[in-house]
Amino acid sequence: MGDEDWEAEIIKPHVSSYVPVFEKDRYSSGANGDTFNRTPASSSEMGDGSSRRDHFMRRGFASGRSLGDRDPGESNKRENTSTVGGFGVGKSFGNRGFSNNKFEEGDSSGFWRGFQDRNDSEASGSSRRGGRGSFRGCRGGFGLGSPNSDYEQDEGTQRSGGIFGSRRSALSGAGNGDTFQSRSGSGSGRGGYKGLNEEVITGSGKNSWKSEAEGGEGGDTQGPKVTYIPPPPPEDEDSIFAHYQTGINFDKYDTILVEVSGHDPPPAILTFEEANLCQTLNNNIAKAGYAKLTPVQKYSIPIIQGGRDLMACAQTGSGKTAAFLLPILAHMMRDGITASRFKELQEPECIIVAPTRELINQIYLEARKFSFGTCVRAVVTYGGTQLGHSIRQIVQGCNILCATPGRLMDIIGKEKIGLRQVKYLVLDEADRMLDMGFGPEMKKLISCPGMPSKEQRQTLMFSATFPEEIQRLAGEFLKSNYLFVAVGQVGGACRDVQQTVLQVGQYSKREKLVEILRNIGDERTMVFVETKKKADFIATFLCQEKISTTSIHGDREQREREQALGDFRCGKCPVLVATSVAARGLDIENVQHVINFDLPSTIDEYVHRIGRTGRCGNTGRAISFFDLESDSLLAQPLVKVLSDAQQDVPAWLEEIAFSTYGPAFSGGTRGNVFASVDTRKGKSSLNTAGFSSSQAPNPVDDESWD
Ligand SMILES: Nc1ncnc2c1ncn2[C@@H]1O[C@H](COP(=O)(O)OP(=O)(O)OP(=O)(O)O)[C@@H](O)[C@H]1O
Repeated sequence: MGDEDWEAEIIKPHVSSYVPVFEKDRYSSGANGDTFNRTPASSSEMGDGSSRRDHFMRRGFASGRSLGDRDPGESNKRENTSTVGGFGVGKSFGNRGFSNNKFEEGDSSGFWRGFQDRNDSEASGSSRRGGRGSFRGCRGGFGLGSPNSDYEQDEGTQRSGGIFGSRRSALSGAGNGDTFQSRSGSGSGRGGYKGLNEEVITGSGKNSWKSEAEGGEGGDTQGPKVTYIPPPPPEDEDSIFAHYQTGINFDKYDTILVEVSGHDPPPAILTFEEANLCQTLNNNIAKAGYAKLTPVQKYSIPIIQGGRDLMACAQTGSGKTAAFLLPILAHMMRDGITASRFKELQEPECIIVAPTRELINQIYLEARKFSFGTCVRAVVTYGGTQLGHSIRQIVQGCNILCATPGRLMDIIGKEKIGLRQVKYLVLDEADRMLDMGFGPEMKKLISCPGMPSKEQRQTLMFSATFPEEIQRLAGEFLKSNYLFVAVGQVGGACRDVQQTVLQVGQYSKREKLVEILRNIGDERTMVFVETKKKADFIATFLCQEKISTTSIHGDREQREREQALGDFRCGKCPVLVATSVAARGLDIENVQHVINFDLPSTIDEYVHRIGRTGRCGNTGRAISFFDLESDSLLAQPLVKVLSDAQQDVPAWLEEIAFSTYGPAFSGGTRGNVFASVDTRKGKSSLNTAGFSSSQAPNPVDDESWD
């Protein structure tokens, strides 16, 4: 039974699974789920010492060398991007996972059934709990502002016609409610898309645009009204500028090779002063704790300031967000913007899109931080929250709109946002934004009435991974003379993450997970699994094992997702079980460990997942369970990623990689493609700042989407 079938099992599609916080002391320790007592945890309940586990003893599970053993000159050994060669190409493979897991079925079905029953019967109880902050955790209360009935009338049932009046039915067959997404799905068209996990759409296969990660916020059919209003972020300066410290490897960023390709790139800058930003921005940068530019910032800031389009690829956690926000804000300050004022139709100068709600909220908070004390007003809107609330925020003034794609199109359709003034269009996690899940929606966005043509706007794309075929698609969005910045190897893993791959069969995974988590102690750990149901299941299981755990995935209500993230951020629940909805972009302080309980089916996804640790020069560890039965097609790209990041490669993994016949040797398949450099071959030009190296990329055949 594949993932599709698991989706179909969900009985009440619009009701979130109800597993907000797994508090180990609040359940009875019976062998199955019938005795499981789900108790929404409050801060005080979770704040006792009960979550303490044995301290991490650094033994056993990590076969790789310790971070301290790393060769200090390793960055000098970096191979040129052109050496990617025949690796990094694997086949997408579906039908893995939980449902095929005899072990899980045999040993846990009673547990699971009991657990599921409770989900179904108690799901509505979630609305009784208070909302929590999504960022920097630990704040209580939500809600604000009286509802504006004008806006709310439009929600939930009948979408406004507007310019997109008929788009839903055309795109997805059955429409989708503003607040409802059928999760029963048709089962069609999902298999080949696996690995992008829950952000993939139900319903209409590859042509469907709708994201489960987005929660199905846009659409025309009936569904329960979304009433969730996220708590406003704290307004005090300390909170706005709260940040964590750069790590011991921050300075090593300077040794990473950077390649800039495209015609006539401006030279990189070496310091913030060289960027000539206004005083307010400089103050904000200092208050944010930024003393030194990261490589992607050194290159991207002058390129954006020079008015060029940009596709930038740099490792996870290396400061891509500021790389686009700072020059955009600098331009806005220089050119002058329309000061925020109430208007029914707002015309932002900048639109930023990102694939998940939590990520776009994080970007918004960064935008708010850097624009602090200026007249630039940033607003965020994302699915799973009350549309009327978003609109009320927007109409008060909006220079920078941060949005998830579905919600953005809804707001445009409601004619609350006009596009005529758009000067900057930013696609964060751009490869994800352009793939089959979001690509159609992005195309609609750029062909919306009023949207300036690509010649008239500046389009900026950022990601840590950029498969070649996505680069080619991106051409439609970018001016032909766009610049491509590759910091290190495109799609390469962050070297500050010590990667360990363990051979663990399905039947042993849970035991191994518990062993590792007990050794880790209270250090913050993200555990990635492949399906939403499995996320709930594993989180519940860990709770039974007295390990304080919460979970985040696309079947949870937004309130629950934000609460889970808040509890994880503030350390109340040091373990977060997540699907790939949390794989990209999330910047959470002190995540020391990532565990791939299930490996993803694409290597890019792996790179993003492990990038939740080892950020901003800090070190981290990633442990992946490699199941011979289901993961062998990932062996080749995994060996490539490990060796490029100068990690130990287990001999057994190498053996599998070389014995597995895979598309690595036949041109590649979507998903595991490892882009080497700018796909516009032969146009490479070295930048002048002394960091670069260049080599003509190997030609790679065009691939079709199918
Ligand atoms: N120049 C800098 N000095 C100090 N800290 C920085 C600097 N640039 C960024 N940071 C911090 O580094 C962290 C990671 O930055 P960011 O989230 O932008 O990374 P990213 O490259 O977008 O990662 P991902 O690929 O995972 O999305 C953030 O906490 C950010 O505030």
